[in-house]
Amino acid sequence: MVFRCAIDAHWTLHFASDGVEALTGYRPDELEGNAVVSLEALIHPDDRASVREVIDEACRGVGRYRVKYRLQHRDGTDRWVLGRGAVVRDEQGERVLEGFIEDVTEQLTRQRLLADAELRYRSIFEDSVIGMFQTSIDGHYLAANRALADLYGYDSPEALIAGLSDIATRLYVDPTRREEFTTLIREHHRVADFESEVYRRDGSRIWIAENAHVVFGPDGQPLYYEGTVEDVTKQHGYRKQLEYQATHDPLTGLPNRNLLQDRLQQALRQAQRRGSRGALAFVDLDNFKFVNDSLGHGAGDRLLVEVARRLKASVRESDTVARYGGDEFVLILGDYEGLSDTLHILHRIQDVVGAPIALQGHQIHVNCSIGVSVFPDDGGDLEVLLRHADAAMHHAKTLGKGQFQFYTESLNVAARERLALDSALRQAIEQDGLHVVYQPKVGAHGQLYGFEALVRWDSEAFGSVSPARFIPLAEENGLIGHLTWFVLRHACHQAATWRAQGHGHLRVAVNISPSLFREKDLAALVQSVLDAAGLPPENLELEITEGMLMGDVQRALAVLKELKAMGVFIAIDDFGTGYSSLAYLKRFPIDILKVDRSFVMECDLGNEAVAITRAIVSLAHSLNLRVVAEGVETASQLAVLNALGCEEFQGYLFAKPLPGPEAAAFLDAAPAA
Ligand SMILES: Nc1nc2c(ncn2[C@@H]2O[C@@H]3COP(=O)(O)O[C@H]4[C@@H](O)[C@H](n5cnc6c(=O)[nH]c(N)nc65)O[C@@H]4COP(=O)(O)O[C@H]3[C@H]2O)c(=O)[nH]1
Repeated sequence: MVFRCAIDAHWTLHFASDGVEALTGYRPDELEGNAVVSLEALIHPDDRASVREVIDEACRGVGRYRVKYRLQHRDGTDRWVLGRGAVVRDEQGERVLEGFIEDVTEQLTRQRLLADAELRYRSIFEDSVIGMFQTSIDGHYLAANRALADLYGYDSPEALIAGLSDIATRLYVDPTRREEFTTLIREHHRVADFESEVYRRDGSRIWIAENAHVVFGPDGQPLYYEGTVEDVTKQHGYRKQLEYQATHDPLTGLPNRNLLQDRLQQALRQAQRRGSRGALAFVDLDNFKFVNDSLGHGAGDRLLVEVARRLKASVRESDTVARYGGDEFVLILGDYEGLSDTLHILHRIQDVVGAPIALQGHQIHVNCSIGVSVFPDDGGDLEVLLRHADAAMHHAKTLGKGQFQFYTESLNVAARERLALDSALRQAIEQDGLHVVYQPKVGAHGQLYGFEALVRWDSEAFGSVSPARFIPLAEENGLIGHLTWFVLRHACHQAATWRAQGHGHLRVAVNISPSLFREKDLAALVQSVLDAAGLPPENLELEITEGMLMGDVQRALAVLKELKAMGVFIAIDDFGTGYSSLAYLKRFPIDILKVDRSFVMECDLGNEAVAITRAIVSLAHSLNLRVVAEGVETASQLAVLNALGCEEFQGYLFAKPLPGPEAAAFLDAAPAA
């Protein structure tokens, strides 16, 4: 709006351009000469005094003014305007005001919004609990907030900006970190979760994660970096811990298989680079199982820890000692300097491992068998080298305890066969390729008391495989559970059939491996098989070996009592070959003792076997146990055993283990018990 007005009491308008209507709602002709709706009357009452002051001042002095104020519209609303004017003389020579009035409402609103926003963002920056910063491209702080000052241990953001003059050298523990930061930001214009270890003001260290980006100027040049910083010391600690757990054996603290893989790759690369050789040694403790079984898992664990310590102490710092499995360790001996060097280390390992270890007041001796593969000659990766070292170790075991053996091609063939046997057994168990035979247990006059169920495997590839060969394999590869439940199901079913045919007194005996015996719910599992077959528990006998009673004694006792309470009979198999003591026999709820075949075989030869057998029988009788002699092959053995007081006999003299139908025929022909 362009205007001219008198310099009178109310600034009466002489002229107003059309623009006045948009500003005030009045047409020019309504205002011109109007002493009531004057320019002053149009000004917001609150602004009138200040406007007058400015204009009066101009009239008295320089003659020009510039002032912001509100105009009141006819409709009651306000407009912010910028008034600019000058004192001029009109045609009559009178002093008048002439000028422009411009609507600046929008402009002012925008400015106010901007100021509000600035205020709000400033408080987000200042009050945030996350550390925030702006730094120059060359590594100096431009701004930092309170949280960042706290994080780095400074009293205030100003103290931080002054104190941390050079980020690269004063902040990061690893001085190359700043360079990595700037490289990343140069390439991607931002960094995300950039983790570094930094010094706090007092010299302590924390881990931080930075998220930052470049701020560019209008000309596209980078102005500064800005971003956030979080303290991730705790998370970093957890992650380190998890990494450690994923790569180390919790019991011994040795590297586990995962880390072994890494270390071997390093050793292989090094050997390649230097054109040198290294050795991978697979170490297996020979009598660990015995310690575990006889002294319990706690003692077994302590033994492993001690062996781990000794192994580590007998190799160089640069070599790796890893725990591979239960009682198996793998050593990587880098920088192999010829055969004699390695032999020297292997002898040393056997000496230190074989030295007595004090456990629960006993001096325990453990031997180890070692298999060695040499890299890169015997293989280029962990799997092959381990397989070869494992094959060599198995061969060492067959040579007797405490031996070591280097891998040769012929061992590989044997190992492959073992693997093939393993997978064939797996298949046989899955596809019902096993069957059960029954060997009668009779009295001195041929009366039948029951049968022992024995598993048989006729393999397409391997022919008829002896249980003495595949049972230990099943124990090793974890198939023993499936195998036992298979035999137990068949045996119970068979016994239930015989029972239904009027032979309610027969007992069927099933072998239970020591490892299974440690299952928590063994008794419940047996009960469920009995229920499924509809067989009363008194028709079932479980044969366990003495070793089983020597492990975790409390657990063994608890499980046995549970089985006994169910009404199942318990027999100790192969008695006399293990480590049983009278004390154990007295504590356990056992019904039957089976004299091992090795004594039976010689009991009629007049040597010490008969004395031992006599002692076993009288011991058993003093504990009210029934005695079964197994492996009776001749009439003279039978005569001696009968005279000694054995109640039951089992062996080829009476019958070999028989398939179901033949066992039924035997049953029909036997005299009544
Ligand atoms: N020389 C000779 N041998 C006789 C005579 N009478 C019986 N035998 C054999 O002696 C073994 C007796 O079984 P064991 O001591 O429990 O010894 C068993 C047992 O420890 C294990 N085994 C067999 N079947 C099973 C099973 O189903 N489960 C488990 N866990 N182990 C089983 O395998 C071992 C060997 O079993 P088998 O080869 O069936 O061998 C059987 C049987 O065939 C005899 O007069 N002379």
